[in-house]
Amino acid sequence: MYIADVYVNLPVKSIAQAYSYIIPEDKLFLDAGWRVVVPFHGRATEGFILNKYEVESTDRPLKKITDVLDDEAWFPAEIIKAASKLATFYLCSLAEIMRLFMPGKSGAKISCVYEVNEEADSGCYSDGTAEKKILDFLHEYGNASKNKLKKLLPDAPVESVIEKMCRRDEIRRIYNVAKKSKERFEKYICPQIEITDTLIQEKFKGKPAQQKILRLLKDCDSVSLKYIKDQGISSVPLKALAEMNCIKYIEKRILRDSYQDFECEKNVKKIKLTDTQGKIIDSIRPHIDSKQYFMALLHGVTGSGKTQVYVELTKLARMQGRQVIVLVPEIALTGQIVKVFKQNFSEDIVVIHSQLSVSERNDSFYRFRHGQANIAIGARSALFLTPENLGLIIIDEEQDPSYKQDEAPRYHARVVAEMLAKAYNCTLILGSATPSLESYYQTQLGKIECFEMPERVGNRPMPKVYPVDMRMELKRGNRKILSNDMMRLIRETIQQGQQMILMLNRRGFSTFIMCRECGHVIKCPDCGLPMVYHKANTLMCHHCDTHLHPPSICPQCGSTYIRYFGSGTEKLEAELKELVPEARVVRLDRDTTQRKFSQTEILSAFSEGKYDILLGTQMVAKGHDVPNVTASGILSADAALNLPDFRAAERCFMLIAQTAGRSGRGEIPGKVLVQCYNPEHYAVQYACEQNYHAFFEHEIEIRKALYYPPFCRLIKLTFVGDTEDETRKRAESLKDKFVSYFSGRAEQQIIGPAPDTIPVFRGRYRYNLVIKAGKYLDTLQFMRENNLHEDTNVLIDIDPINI
Ligand SMILES: Nc1ncnc2c1ncn2[C@@H]1O[C@H](COP(=O)(O)OP(=O)(O)OP(=O)(O)O)[C@@H](O)[C@H]1O
Ligand SMILES: [Zn+2]
Repeated sequence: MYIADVYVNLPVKSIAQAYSYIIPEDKLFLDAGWRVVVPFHGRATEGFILNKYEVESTDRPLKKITDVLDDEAWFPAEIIKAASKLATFYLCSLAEIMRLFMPGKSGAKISCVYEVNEEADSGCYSDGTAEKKILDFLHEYGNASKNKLKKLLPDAPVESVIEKMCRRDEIRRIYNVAKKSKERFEKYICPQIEITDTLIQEKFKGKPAQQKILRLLKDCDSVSLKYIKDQGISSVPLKALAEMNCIKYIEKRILRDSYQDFECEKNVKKIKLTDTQGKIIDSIRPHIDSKQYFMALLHGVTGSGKTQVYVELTKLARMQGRQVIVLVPEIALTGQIVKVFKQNFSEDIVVIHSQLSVSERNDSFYRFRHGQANIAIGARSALFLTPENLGLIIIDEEQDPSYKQDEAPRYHARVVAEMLAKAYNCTLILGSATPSLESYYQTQLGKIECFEMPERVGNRPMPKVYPVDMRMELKRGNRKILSNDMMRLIRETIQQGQQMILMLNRRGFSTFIMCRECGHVIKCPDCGLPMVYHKANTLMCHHCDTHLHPPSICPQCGSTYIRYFGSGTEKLEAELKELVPEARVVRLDRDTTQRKFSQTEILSAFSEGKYDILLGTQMVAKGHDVPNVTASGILSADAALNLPDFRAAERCFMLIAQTAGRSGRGEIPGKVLVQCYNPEHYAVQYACEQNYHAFFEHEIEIRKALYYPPFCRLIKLTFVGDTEDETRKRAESLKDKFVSYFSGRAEQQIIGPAPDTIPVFRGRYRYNLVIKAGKYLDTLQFMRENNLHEDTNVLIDIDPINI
């Protein structure tokens, strides 16, 4: 007999293990990777098979697998291997990781109804009892759900009555398993005989409609019914042909792809690779051909032509018949790369974006799984496809924070990609103009190879970047968001018919609201963060999206001296309209891009020259390539420096360098102004020089001195509890254990406990401990021994983005 070890698809920390089930005789085809339905704690539950083995007999009281979800194994062996490693690394249950590889987190919708067991003796209930009413109802209607029975007997304890009757076997639970994704099929006809011209003319003489159908079918395998109907042919001749067995009806699965509307011109000009591009491709080619794991970082300045390198590497992998995943931070913002890939590979692409429905996602999975499309482009979720034969993963803008998922499991796409690349024996390429300190440090240690692209394509100069000291501006009496120099640059650029990008990394109008009388700041009732004023006369919490009406008097002291401070993109837009009314301005931030594809629309309108200025949050800083953009402006460039975060300088540097890099990509050199209060800060200075290496050398010394990543790994543990005291004490107690466990080991440190940035969320207190782990494996061991992986009141964040 065959046994399968099955992981149930419930992200519950306490059941993080596999359970054994018997594979029934009629389902012996089942194997590792299949999705099945199993009885689990009295319920039908979805699960996946980890492995299968044969035994002579078993005296364990094992249950049987009851149902199968798909026509094939959902998870290839490589995915199971990578997922197991990830579960260990992120200290979470395997189910949590495996769920990432299923659109909608599960494959089945399981519902339960009750039926009478006709063989049982249930004649003992007298009229009027709940039991009797339930039996009568089930007899009359065949079956009913629990909810229906509750409606039937609103005053009875239906739940416990049903429970009792099930135990006595008087009624039974019947589970209905429905697949979650609605696959769509279209009807086709295909020929069952060999169709020749003579056959059409002789045998079907005098039957023009049938002749027409046969002519359509003569040179192809199948024709859709819809097409036949569009030709004005009715169903009568079709029926006649089917009855004569000349044709048969079949169904084909239709695969939806809502990105297909974004087709673009196919006839691209042939690109001659630059020397640098050619050399890099030649160096990576043997690794792709060798089908061994290989990882490299492509460090190329903005506009150095990294995209073309990605395209060439993709061609190499495709020549080997292998599949490719290309990750970008946000698909709509990096439409550029999709466009270039579509031009090169047209039909071979699936685009995975956040606005796909579960069914569309399932269709994309299916196409990629079956090699109908072999290149997937998307945000981090595109990593969770289930390819047969993956040969290359590319992560563009690898430093982007959107690669970190901020809900459990809190994975980083770079880590997942590395595990997948190892499992599939494939090549992993990280690309960026401003790599994360972590990745660049790895290249310095020689752990991953580094390829440099120090110059722009065609020897175009890097833009000239100048800081503008806003303290001087204030002294001169200018209290506006835009400095005089910035105003001049805007006017000059527009007059010359060129375009400009303005970045202010805060959305909304005013960034906080304070009472001048008592100093009270209006905060979100849910998470305690300051509310941001938006022009539509609402206050919004940017953390949890709570909306409020702005108060006209201070809720604390009743005074009317309520003032609005700080500036966001809405205010900048208003100021621009007032100061430069002739400019055509378009704003790009979360608020202007709620609708499906609106980001793409704004960006294409801008690149077609319908606007002079694109202003927005960091969204305007990502990979856009518009040759007519000759100037960029960065406002409050160093605001990020004031945040209490060890990555503040790195973020500030990257934001300036990336935004600056959007300008001067065409014939005309770019000019960039950086408004800030700290022009002497090294992050601002090196960003203005666009000197990544100098910034890296400076920053890495600081990280080393303060013992921060990449010299250690951070782990944030958030303790959640009902009272402040109890929550803090739990954190303190774990800290004590940590200190004694690692007594005297300098490379294992722990900070805290301290209240979270959001100290109370939805009524629950939050305290953080931050571990600085020099030896991650030892720390994992410590966390496991203290059962943190099973504790639902501790949130674990490995490599947190914010601490
Ligand atoms: N070999 C080449 N010959 C001519 N033009 C090229 C070549 N390679 C790339 N380009 C062009 O150079 C421009 C910049 O390339 P690309 O957008 O790939 O830069 P990038 O390195 O990705 O920059 P960023 O980091 O700013 O996104 C593009 O317009 C691209 O078409
Ligand atoms: Zn909130």
